[in-house]
Amino acid sequence: MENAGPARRSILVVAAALIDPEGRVLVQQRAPGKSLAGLWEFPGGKAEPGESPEEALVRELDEELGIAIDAAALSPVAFSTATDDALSLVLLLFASRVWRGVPRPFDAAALRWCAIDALRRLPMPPADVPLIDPLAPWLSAT
Ligand SMILES: Nc1nc2c([nH]c(=O)n2[C@@H]2O[C@H](COP(=O)(O)OP(=O)(O)OP(=O)(O)O)[C@@H](O)[C@H]2O)c(=O)[nH]1
Repeated sequence: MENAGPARRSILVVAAALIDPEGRVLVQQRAPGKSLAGLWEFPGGKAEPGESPEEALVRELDEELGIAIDAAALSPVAFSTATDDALSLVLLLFASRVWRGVPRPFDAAALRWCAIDALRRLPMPPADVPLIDPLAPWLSAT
């Protein structure tokens, strides 16, 4: 059947809100030379064909931060979308308070733990902005 839709690429992106006992969330700064360089984002990346969203996020967190996390520890928080002429992006945000290892910036320019007020002031990619309000109730100390 003919594809009558626009000539866009569709990507599924999965990202993690890792939350520490003080109710802060980990964000990473996109490295120079990348698209959206300098903006702060949640660790994660594109799901590969055939991967479940949770499998993709477990892989990305290992690659980007060197931490181990169980797929079962990932709770859905919210999704967002961003569309332009070239790309239709769907971003799924999961939260977790449990992982093994200490996050290190293997892929990012910097890592930062942020309380909700600091998170709201950070420059983030457009797709991340609608995720902040749904994430806010998760960011209270336990
Ligand atoms: N990991 C992550 N990616 C995000 C977020 N928000 C957002 O728009 N994205 C976009 O989702 C895509 C994730 O791709 P990726 O992590 O596998 O690849 P990448 O950084 O090398 O991106 P690039 O291919 O645009 O250079 C990027 O286009 C990135 O800009 C976010 O909070 N976390």
